[in-house]
Amino acid sequence: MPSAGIKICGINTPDALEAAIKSRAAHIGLVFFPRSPRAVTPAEAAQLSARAEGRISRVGLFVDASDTAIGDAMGAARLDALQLHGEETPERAAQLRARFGVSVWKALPVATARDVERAAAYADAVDLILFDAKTPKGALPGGMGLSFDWSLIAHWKGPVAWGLAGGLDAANVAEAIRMTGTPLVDTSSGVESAPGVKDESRIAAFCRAVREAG
Ligand SMILES: O=C(O)c1ccccc1NCC(=O)[C@H](O)[C@H](O)COP(=O)(O)O
Repeated sequence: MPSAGIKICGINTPDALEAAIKSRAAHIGLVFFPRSPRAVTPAEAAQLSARAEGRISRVGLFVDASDTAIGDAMGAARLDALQLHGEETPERAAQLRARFGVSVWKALPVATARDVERAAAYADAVDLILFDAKTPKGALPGGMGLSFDWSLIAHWKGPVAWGLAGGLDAANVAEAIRMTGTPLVDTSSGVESAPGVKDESRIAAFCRAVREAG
């Protein structure tokens, strides 16, 4: 079995970007959500994106954003994919995919089996479902270092590509892959030394752990 693909989310400095590339991650996440400690402006994203071009895929993360906000980010950062991390419906996801012509990922917050079942409704509207932990009301909708019961998505055989996020770090990612068989893992706070501060050695250790998991 090939090792799981890796996305390092919340990249906000050139050093963190280079660490993700050096460790052979497949994707970086650029967070366009002002409340996040990892948020980048379109101008900052443009610089990071230019440096990343052709070296790693760039996923822009949005929370119930307007077409204008997404268009500004797309124009600045030439994103390869949009990750929708709010309450976006399948119809909204399909509309964004048609409008911007890039892959669309939908993050689904999971606490129960019913949350996992929601994925089916997005099958025709998105390119990938990212199962992530449900966060407390009023908190950030992601990037909180919280995990969920991985048995809920163990060897998920849904109608669309998928990945796992939420509380993953170098110490637990091998177990997460073993339990779920996920083809993609996504981490943010698990490779930070403080909220919003990526740690190059933790990025390297995470990617190494994913590859060692096989
Ligand atoms: O990272 C953020 O600050 C963020 C803010 C708002 C919505 C989503 C956010 N992150 C989404 C991600 O893709 C994270 O990688 C994912 O939630 C996992 O985060 P973590 O549990 O910290 O690894």
